[in-house]
Amino acid sequence: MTAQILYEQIGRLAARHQSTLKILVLVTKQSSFQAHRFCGIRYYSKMSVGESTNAPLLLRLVSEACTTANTAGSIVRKVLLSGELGVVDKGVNDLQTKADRCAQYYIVQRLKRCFPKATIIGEEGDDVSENLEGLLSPATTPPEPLFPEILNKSVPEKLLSISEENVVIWVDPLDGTQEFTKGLVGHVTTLIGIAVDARPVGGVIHQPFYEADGVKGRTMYGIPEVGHGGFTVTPPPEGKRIITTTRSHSNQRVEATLAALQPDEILRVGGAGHKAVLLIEGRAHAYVFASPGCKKWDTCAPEAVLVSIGGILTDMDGIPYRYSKDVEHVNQGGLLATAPGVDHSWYLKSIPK
Ligand SMILES: Nc1ncnc2c1ncn2[C@@H]1O[C@H](COP(=O)(O)O)[C@@H](O)[C@H]1OP(=O)(O)O
Ligand SMILES: [Mg+2]
Ligand SMILES: [Mg+2]
Ligand SMILES: [Mg+2]
Repeated sequence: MTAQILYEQIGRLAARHQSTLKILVLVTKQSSFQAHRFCGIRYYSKMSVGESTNAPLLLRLVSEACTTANTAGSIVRKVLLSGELGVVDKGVNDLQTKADRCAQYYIVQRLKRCFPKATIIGEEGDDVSENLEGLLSPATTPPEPLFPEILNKSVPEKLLSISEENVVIWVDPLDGTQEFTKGLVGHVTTLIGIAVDARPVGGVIHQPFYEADGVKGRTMYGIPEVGHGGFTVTPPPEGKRIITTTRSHSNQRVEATLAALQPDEILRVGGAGHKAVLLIEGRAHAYVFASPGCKKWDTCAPEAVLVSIGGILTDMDGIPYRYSKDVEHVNQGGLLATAPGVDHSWYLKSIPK
């Protein structure tokens, strides 16, 4: 019996007979399957990659983050379809919806189960607890890793000795909330950044509403010095300067900085993850935001993905951000990110003090 057939039969049995749970657990201990309750819902899956392979920790983290972000994206879509967004304002111009809360609850619970010794910091705080009934199903939690190739990548010596206790995972369950509430769903991403020794070592950017060939959602990952996947790097057009910046959090300083850089075009879009995607795909040369506002969960994953393809992300003085667990959450020094091949130092020189 192949693993897939066994999986499907377990799923069917489970649906028919509530009482088979104990027997199934015994079966699954011998194969790589497990039956478990997740957030009050019982379902059956293969051991997640966080638990089941001998691949280096860094690769298991990124692999698990990809699959987790992908499922979180389907939760975001389902909440939108339900039409009940449950919007609250956490401060000034700082929205949170039921989709932010549900996606964060799912991501944090799942990563905690796979990597219990890592520190996980989510934008929506530690108190989020949501009922995911109706938002999760075996179909949205596929048993196989999303990118099986990740687990076979070779990792430099210095990244082989990472211990789980030293890992900090920065979670932005829904980046671009402001735009999400306005129906601009193309600006939304789910971000999972992985840091060790205060620096990003892996990142996942998932776009829940991207659609190609009938497949919903796109997941992109980057592991500096190891590799990237889920997208094709495209250089931005030569002889032009296209800058992307905030759509909903601008101020005088942001505008004065943009004016000083004399761009040919300004793309005002929502979300830090979305703007990083514009750099990755060559639609902008630089992401410039001369103001506090973004937090560590906004920039950890984008920085890892950008660095994995030769891009750079710093504050407005060129200083890299640090991502240790006790760091201040707000990126006080603003944000300057450049696409691969773009001269980061030119922007640093040209930004007025
Ligand atoms: N003033 C702010 N208050 C709250 N969040 C902010 C602020 N500025 C930026 N952000 C976060 O950084 C992201 C990128 O900023 P912008 O879209 O303005 O370019 C936002 O989508 C938001 O993340 P989130 O949507 O996850 O709360
Ligand atoms: Mg927010
Ligand atoms: Mg965000
Ligand atoms: Mg968010």
